[in-house]
Amino acid sequence: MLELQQVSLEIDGKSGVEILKDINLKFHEKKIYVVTGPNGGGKSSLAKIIMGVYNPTSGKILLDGQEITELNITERARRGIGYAFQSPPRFKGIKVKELLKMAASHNPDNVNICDLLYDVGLCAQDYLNRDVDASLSGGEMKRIEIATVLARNLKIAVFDEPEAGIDLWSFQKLAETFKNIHTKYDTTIVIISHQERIMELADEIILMSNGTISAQSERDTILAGILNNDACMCSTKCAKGVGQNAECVG
Ligand SMILES: Nc1ncnc2c1ncn2[C@@H]1O[C@H](COP(=O)(O)OP(=O)(O)OP(=O)(O)O)[C@@H](O)[C@H]1O
Repeated sequence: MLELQQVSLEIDGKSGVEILKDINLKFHEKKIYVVTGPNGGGKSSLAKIIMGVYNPTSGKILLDGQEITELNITERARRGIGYAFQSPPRFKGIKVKELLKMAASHNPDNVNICDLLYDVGLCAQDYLNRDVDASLSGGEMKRIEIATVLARNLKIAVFDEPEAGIDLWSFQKLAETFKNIHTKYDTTIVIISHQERIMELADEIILMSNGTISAQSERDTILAGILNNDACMCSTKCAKGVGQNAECVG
């Protein structure tokens, strides 16, 4: 469905330094992918490349076989690629129901905003008329943002560290929410996360380090590698399995 072919990225101001190097990835319909790996490994940059925030320096991006490499964020959104922020934006003077109606505006007859709230674990009666402002907790805001992503009926939705800024209790609920939407919606979900609980939701886990894919496989294989102390997450193959870093050398 979405395919990255030999995608590389150099950022202005870091000219000559590739922050993504020769990435080859295929994302299939209705699957959950979790992208994980050490800080600075390139996960958010990969998300931004998929979204169209950045265009690759070289390589190709295909959606359903059509090249979208040069399309910007708005054009990709029109084709069904969407993004949820690390810290969701809050809007002054807008109610939850208005935000969801706006998100569903291209498809108003097929989206029931009460069902959407239910799907993300919020009671419509309690939340439809709440203001989208600081009165909502981090966990509530995150759920409402996920509801807006669902309302858009996307082909592929990218969530960058959805666990950021929410407490443990809300986090458990958030993981359940992803599980529920995976069974009910066809949207392919790409989640950037460091959390084992989120990785457990994945069909496939993608490990990134030093701007490359150091491993990609079905969940249990990769999780076993990550949870094994001997495994590391760097790009160069070594005797310890997944890769090699400073601690592995020697
Ligand atoms: N706009 C930019 N300008 C310069 N360097 C950048 C830019 N965006 C990312 N980088 C660099 O690219 C590398 C990868 O960053 P990225 O944010 O993709 O990593 P990450 O894996 O998401 O990290 P984290 O887990 O800390 O969020 C880092 O070294 C970062 O400093």
